[in-house]
Amino acid sequence: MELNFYKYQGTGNDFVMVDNRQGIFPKNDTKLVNFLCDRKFGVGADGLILLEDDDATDFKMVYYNADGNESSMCGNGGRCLVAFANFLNVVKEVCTFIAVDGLHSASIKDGIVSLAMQDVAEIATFEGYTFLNTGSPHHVQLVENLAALDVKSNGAKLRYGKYGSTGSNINFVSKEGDAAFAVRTYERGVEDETLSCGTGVTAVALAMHANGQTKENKVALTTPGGTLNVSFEKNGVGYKNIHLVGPATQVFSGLIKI
Ligand SMILES: N[C@@H](CCC[C@H](N)C(=O)O)C(=O)O
Repeated sequence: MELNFYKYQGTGNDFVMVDNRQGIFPKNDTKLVNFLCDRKFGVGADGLILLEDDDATDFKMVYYNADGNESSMCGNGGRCLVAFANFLNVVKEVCTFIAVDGLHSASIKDGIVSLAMQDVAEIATFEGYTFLNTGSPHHVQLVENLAALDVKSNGAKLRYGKYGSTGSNINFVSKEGDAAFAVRTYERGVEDETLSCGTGVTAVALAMHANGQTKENKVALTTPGGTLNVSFEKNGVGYKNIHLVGPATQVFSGLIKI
């Protein structure tokens, strides 16, 4: 059998996209998702996303990490899926969709996608790091020499050591200006550094604001794959009206034997 796929990237976080409105994709086939995301044997990606019909919104997002397992929210994946839905003529410039963490609204113009994220009610600050959930769990830690850091081994140590079997994504951060931070992320489910993580940079922006590292409500986050912007409003001890903004691009499409 051959599967029709599309490949997208959002600041270098890349995804295999499948239009599953006909329900053709075997959703419990972990090995198949892992194969499609494999960079040597398959298409190659950090994750795979299904676009499905939904009764109450424009479409449904089903997200899998490269390891083949369905996981929590993917911010860059959500942005790329909006671009894919726009390409398929499922939506025009403004849309809503349902994902594993709830309802999202989004807009797309000139290849830039603005995605509304869930409100964040709780931010836990510890000695040397912050932990919060922006749709996916994130450890946020300021470091001295971000460029030289071995993100894979340091991230893996924290991901498995500190957070047990559920794990967490791990973000290493350096302050670059009043409202600018550089971020490198170790992603759970990819088990490596990715070029960018949308829920990760969202977590960094909120953590840096909560910890007094920035007073601004719009923050630029530079990842190895490009720059994203996150805007937000304080809401008691948490945050609301959180938007993740950046480019989302179709790279290629094709047919793969499965
Ligand atoms: N790349 C994503 C995060 C995807 C989910 C993550 N790997 C997890 O399992 O928690 C993003 O852009 O947010």
